[in-house]
Amino acid sequence: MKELQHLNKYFLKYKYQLVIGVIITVVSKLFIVFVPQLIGSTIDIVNQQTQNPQADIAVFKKDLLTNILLIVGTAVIAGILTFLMRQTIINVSRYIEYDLKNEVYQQYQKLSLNFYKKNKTGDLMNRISEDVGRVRMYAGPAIMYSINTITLFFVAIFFMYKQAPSLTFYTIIPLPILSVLIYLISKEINKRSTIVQQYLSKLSAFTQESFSGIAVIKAYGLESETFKNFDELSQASKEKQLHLVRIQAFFFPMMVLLIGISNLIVIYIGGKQYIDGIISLGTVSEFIIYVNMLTWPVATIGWVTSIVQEAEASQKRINEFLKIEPEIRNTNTTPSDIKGAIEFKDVHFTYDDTNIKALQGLSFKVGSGETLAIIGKTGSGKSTILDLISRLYDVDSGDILIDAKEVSTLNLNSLRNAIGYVPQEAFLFSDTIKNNIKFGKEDATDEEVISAAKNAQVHKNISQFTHGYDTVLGERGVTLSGGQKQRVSIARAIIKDPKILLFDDCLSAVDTETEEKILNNLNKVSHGKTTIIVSHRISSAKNADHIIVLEDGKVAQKGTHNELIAIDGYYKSLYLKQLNQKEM
Ligand SMILES: Nc1ncnc2c1ncn2[C@@H]1O[C@H](COP(=O)(O)OP(=O)(O)OP(=O)(O)O)[C@@H](O)[C@H]1O
Repeated sequence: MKELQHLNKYFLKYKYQLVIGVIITVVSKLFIVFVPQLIGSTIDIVNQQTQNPQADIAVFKKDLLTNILLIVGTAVIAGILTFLMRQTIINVSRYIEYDLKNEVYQQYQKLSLNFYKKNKTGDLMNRISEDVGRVRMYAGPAIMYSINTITLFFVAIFFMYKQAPSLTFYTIIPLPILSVLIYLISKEINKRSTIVQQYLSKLSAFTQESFSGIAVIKAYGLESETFKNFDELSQASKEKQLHLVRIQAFFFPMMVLLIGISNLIVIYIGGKQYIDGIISLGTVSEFIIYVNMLTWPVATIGWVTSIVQEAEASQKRINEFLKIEPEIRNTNTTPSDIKGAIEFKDVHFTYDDTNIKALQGLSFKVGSGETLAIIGKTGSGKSTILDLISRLYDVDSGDILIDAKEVSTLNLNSLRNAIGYVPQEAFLFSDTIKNNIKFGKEDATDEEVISAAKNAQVHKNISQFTHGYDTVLGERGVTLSGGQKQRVSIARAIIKDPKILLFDDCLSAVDTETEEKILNNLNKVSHGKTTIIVSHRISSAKNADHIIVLEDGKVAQKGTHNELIAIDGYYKSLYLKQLNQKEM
């Protein structure tokens, strides 16, 4: 139960609803146990009347009617209270589920990119949905059924004992056996359903990936191969399901058997005691009802125990993630005013997981409002530079200064708000084009959206769609071409109107003519903003105030376009190569 203590803060938050829920549960059980007593006394009234037919029929009818009305009234009140019990305790469990999901989600958002590299998306999803769901079973049903059982058990046993002590003793003998058996079955059910869940996860991950890569599957004619793999997985999943169903099928027969045995004991011993004149016929009937009434709550002890064990295991998995300290932390709570001058001083950076030294003593400087272009072979560390400016990672050694201040001392929100970042692979959400652009500025007007799209040279394309800016993009933005996606992504960064614009090779999928138009527009919109353009094309770099050529995480060449084409080196050779391609 150590892990589940994490939920105590939520129980405290909803203490009033919980206390009311507990009171309602107790009162509803008090009403419920009255019903068998009333039925018992009704049977006794009928029994007396049949044994003594001369008795006043009017009195008999009156007593009978009173009892019937009391039974109906008590059952109605107990029903209403049971409804309220669920409305309080189960509602609290839903509130806790909601709070816990939010807590986990917020923690996920705080965690750095490294965390996401180390953990699979499926696992992250499972902890926020499946595991939180299991914990809810503890916060709601487990607590409700426990209170239910304890109250019912004590109140019923109290009344039973008052009526017939020895019969009570014999009647409850099978109940602990029932509870232990249910516990064992529930544990096995949980074990098997976890395996079923794992197979379902595998199956959905496989299906999702197949449909995401459907173009590749079709192009390579791999449909039958893929189906074979799906079929094997599906077959295994079916077998696990059947294995689960087999044990589930034991559950109810087991209960029916034990209820039957308890009933037999009541009828046999109760019958004997009736014949001996120790108890009345009404008491025997009353006991039969009590036994049936107690069976389910007692069975739930076993069920609840396994729910609590499951919840403990799930909360442990949730706590593992909640306890992780984000690697990138905001060290400054006061907002920072960012102008945009950037300087790297002897920066070294290694990716933990691959141990690749992406930057090895990198130094460069770009003033506020200036443009820097970064050119370099693939894998030379260009994207890493942009990630470090946004503080998606922290450096191993050296300094990154923004406006002459160490980047780690700046307010993280201010820093990221001051940056408009266009990644190498444009990511668009399954939403309208308009909302995808507005992601950069939530309160942007339609005019601002259109203007950003015009500057990114994508307005014309969008206007041609039947629904224009309201076109809903599929998962991964499948309805747009690569170049269109890149341009929507550029519009998203432009609309933000940030102090720093970072473009990571984001014009690679557009033709050179469109590239030129976009660059001209960017020239206008990036006025006064520090702009860093990572590219493989000289055409994107040539107008920049500064150009650096990166090689193995270090600056190999730096200067302006004219300076760099005047000297031999990577830049000049790339320039000549691309010039030739253009002429061809
Ligand atoms: N997330 C990561 N985890 C581990 N290693 C990485 C990661 N990202 C990049 N690397 C490695 O770091 C080195 C620099 O990568 P980076 O993406 O900065 O290069 P790049 O110059 O932007 O390349 P490209 O032009 O292909 O985009 C590469 O060797 C790459 O394999």
